[in-house]
Amino acid sequence: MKTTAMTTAATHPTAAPRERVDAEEWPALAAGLDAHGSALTSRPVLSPAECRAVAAFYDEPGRFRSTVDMARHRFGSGQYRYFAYPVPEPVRALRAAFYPRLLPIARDWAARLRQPAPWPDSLDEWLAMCHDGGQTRPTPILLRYGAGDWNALHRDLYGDLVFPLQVVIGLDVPGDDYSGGEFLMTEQRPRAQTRGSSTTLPQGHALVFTTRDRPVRSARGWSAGPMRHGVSTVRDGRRHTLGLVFHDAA
Ligand SMILES: O=C(O)CCC(=O)C(=O)O
Ligand SMILES: [Fe+2]
Repeated sequence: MKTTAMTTAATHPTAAPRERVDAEEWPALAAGLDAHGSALTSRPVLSPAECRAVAAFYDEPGRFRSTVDMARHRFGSGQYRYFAYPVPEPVRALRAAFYPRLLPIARDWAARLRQPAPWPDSLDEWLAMCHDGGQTRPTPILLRYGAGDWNALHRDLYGDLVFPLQVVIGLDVPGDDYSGGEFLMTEQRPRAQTRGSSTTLPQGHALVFTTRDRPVRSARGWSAGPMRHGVSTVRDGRRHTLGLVFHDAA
């Protein structure tokens, strides 16, 4: 194996997605999230072959509960599909592995914002709470964008039960497989104009980002900074992403 592959998931072909998520430097990632409201993993959580395999699920309609035509809903242009339960591997494992890592950050943010933190220790317990509350439908999605496609700035809220952080994983090689298609975030500032940021998703890396609000330091302590996310227009090629939201949908 070439030494240049040392930092990629390919170095550990047998490592499970959970081990890769656990190997992340979580204090550094949490610091990035605190500073910017989003942060990329330092290493891939999926190998290139796993990325291709997940992207290929798109052509197996039986794995999905519904397909959304973004133009029809005026969400942008392109398509995405909601996985049906049982969600396939490695999607299930990644969702379960990220949840306990994001939980301390979610609780910390809620404490700063003086908001309730209703999230139990495991994803299974939290999903049971969602299901009891009428949010029974799975929210992991697979997105496919072709040239000219884009995703309007939005928030993935599906009911009263909300987990405040989510994950998107890039499945293609930016620059090779597609151009354009940057992940976008905006932060609405109180009594001021909106701030924007963009991130190019390296293949297999996960971007953790704010679902609704991030804590922003204010004169009186902390206030909620409303955030939205979307994707800029893909100029050429095809872009796939895996989106992991931790609350289920009504
Ligand atoms: O395709 C992307 O990069 C973002 C998709 C999205 O809106 C999400 O994962 O919630
Ligand atoms: Fe989204």
